[in-house]
Amino acid sequence: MTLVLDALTVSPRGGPSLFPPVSMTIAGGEMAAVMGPSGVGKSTLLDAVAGHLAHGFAMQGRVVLGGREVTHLPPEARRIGLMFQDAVLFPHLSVGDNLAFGLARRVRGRAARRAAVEAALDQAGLSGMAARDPATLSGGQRARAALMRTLLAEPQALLLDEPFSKLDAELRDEMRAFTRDHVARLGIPALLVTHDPDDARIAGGAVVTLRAA
Ligand SMILES: Nc1ncnc2c1ncn2[C@@H]1O[C@H](COP(=O)(O)OP(=O)(O)OP(=O)(O)O)[C@@H](O)[C@H]1O
Repeated sequence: MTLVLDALTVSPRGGPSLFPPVSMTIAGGEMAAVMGPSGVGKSTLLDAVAGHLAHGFAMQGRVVLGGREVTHLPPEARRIGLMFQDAVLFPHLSVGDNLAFGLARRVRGRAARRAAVEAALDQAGLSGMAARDPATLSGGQRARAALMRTLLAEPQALLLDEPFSKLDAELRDEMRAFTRDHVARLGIPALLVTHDPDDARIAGGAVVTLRAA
């Protein structure tokens, strides 16, 4: 599964492009990074890839995922997972129900759904914590649970918008490795927006720096 951005740029309707067109190919299992100054349009680029572009923005270029052009498909038909800086678990749901919320519709039946959630909890080092209230988890446990919720939807690509920036240094290292390992295990392309050169370096893939057009 490869993600291709082909001459992609965004512009406020009627205005000039925010940044020069970006072209990049991200292979399955690879984690690429987008850097650039604040306000240049990094988050907006991810929105365009996911199909969530805010009203008032237009996109130029193409997005191709696994050989299929998805440029004009609605977000739900693209099967692209998103994780943000403040990805939080729903406070009124148990940890297990939070993960089940992300679960792909394909997984049918109570037993199958419960088994999928248990497997994800195991992978996140959260075995036996399904019934816990999210507020009782540590920051690292919450971050891992939030990533697993996104991955349980079986996305074909993963977009991450500064997912590590609010974590302290030790947790940040742990989440970088955790995220990179899962991207490699699933063989999906990932694109990470970050201000932190260490994130980009540790991601290990191509690094694109946006500059204002
Ligand atoms: N919903 C919106 N409506 C109008 N303008 C917006 C909207 N969202 C973002 N913008 C503007 O689009 C430009 C790009 O914003 P964006 O958030 O993509 O930048 P960024 O590079 O991710 O910034 P940062 O690093 O600070 O998060 C900015 O000038 C911003 O003010």
